[in-house]
Amino acid sequence: MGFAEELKQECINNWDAAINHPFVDQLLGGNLSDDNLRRYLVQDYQFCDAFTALLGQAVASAPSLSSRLVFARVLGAFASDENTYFQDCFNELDVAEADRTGPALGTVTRDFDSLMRTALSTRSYPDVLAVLLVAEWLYGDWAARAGDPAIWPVAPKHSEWIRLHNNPEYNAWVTWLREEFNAVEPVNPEVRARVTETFREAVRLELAFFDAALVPSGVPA
Ligand SMILES: Cc1ncc(CO)c(N)n1
Repeated sequence: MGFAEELKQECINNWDAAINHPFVDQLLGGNLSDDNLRRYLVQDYQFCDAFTALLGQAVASAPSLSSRLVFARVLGAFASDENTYFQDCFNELDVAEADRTGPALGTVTRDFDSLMRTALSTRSYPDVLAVLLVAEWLYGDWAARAGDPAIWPVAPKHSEWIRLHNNPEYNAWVTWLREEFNAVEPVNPEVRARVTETFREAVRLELAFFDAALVPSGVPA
């Protein structure tokens, strides 16, 4: 078992709770309410800010041109495809300008943001990879539950969010991230403990992020 799989197994309860969350069930079933989708997307767009910065740090911290190029390509897709999805949904769901650019942040959004910015400030490749890997791998795992595209929900606000995390390029990116992470498994006990804790905390926050999307009081008025 590689380092990535080992860390996943250490927090398999939170991992499985996240990928089988009622939020995901409703999204896959096409019966997620617009209020819940809106609440989630408004917070997730703020998540995307630090996440994009983290991808930029990965470009900078990667040990080789070939690795930098992978992150650079993902950054490009994130800035186009993924951003377009958010803009389309914000328009369809009538999200006010202030909620697109500077909404009140939920507790979990703030905690995730600070976890990402802490990893960012280390500039250490394994630390940066730990957060990216959890975010992308866990999203790939819930999206894989969608199965055959023929049975996906019909509304693009639901199906596009699945497609963005369930397509051959995305799956290849997650596999690559996992191998990249395994290749820099820290031998230094302090770094190893820090990376392990970052991974674990990211999984906990992924679960809490879905919880917050279904609980209105998770976001301050
Ligand atoms: C909270 C969260 N985790 C992971 C992803 C996928 O990058 C996302 N968009 N939002």
